Amino acid sequence: MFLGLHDVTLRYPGAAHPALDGVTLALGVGDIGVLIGPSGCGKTTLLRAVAGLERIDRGRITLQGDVVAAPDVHVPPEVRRIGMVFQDYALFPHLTVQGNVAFGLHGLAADAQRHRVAEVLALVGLQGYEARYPHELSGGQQQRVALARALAPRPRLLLLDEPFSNLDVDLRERLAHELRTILKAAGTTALFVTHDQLEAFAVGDVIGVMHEGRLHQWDDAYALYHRPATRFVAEFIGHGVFAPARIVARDERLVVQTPLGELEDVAECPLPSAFPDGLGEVLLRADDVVHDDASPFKAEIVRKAFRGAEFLYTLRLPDGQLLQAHVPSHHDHAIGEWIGIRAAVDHVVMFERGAGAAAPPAPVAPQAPVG
Ligand SMILES: Nc1ncnc2c1ncn2[C@@H]1O[C@H](COP(=O)(O)OP(=O)(O)OP(=O)(O)O)[C@@H](O)[C@H]1O
Repeated sequence: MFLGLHDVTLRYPGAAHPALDGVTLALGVGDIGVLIGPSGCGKTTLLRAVAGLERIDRGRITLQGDVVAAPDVHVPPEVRRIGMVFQDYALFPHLTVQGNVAFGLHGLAADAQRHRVAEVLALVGLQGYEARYPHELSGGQQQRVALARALAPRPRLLLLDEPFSNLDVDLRERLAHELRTILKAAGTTALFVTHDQLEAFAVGDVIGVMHEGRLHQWDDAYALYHRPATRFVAEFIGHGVFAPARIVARDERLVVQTPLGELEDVAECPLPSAFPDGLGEVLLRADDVVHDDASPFKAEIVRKAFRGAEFLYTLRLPDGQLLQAHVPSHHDHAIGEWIGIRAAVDHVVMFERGAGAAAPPAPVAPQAPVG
């Protein structure tokens, strides 16, 4: 483990709730961790605590096995050797790219500085830009200079706080992929904060979902999507809704009864005993609901959003239950129209009925008997 947080808790003076509440995570060497969550959930505070810009009230933070933060330990930021990139590029406007990138290389001789600057500029795809000033660069180029500047002194760990949020969507997505390539080429261990799921999936080896100061899950993208640990994670990652459901055992098989009929042969289905009377709420994601004219289940289109290759339809069943469905965009139906739909669920994700965002993790699956 390269970076470790154990039970890290931090409360700003006078605040009613802690900004970080018992956060535990581990990041391996060379890995990229991403923190996502709604505004105010504590992502920036977590980065600031790791950087040494905030003191923690409980728990500990370790870097390469050394405790750098605990209630009675506070290693100053400059000693931690951590690089940071923020959303405002914070380049020095009166310095050239060379001057900006060399800023943290004071200890090196002039020749060595020039060599290292050229090396990191090549890494971020800006070789030959040494003599330019920040105002002569695009936003994306400025942010790559900021990244080069942070990488130049070979930090032990790089922290990035929404570095692309001032850029337009297309550029953001491209830079997210580039960033991953650059960090992997440099072998840099990094912790990246974003509120954009696609960016998180594009950049991260491991992704943490935060809510109200708590880390709900620290896992890879596949697990977050298919095995969300809490209801909050299930709702936050991807589009979907919860619908009432009941798990029953029939002929030694597990069947999940839902408003879209019975789900059979589903992977990782909890046992009926996991819920009172087997009753719970099943997650039906937009990808799990398929448009099928032959299906006996009909739903009314109440909203639609064009997403290029597909529409995200919001649908209402006759009993009022709302669902969402991704439908290929050549199926252009009107609002108010009724269309046939069926469920195509691979993994059953179920929580207790009426459980709120703070609900505990779902029962551990799978226990389904082999049919
Ligand atoms: N210096 C501060 N003093 C007091 N409270 C603060 C301070 N900084 C942040 N907070 C509070 O701590 C909580 C976490 O804030 P933080 O900035 O870490 O959230 P965030 O997830 O990074 O949000 P965003 O995505 O909007 O940047 C919020 O309730 C915020 O209002």
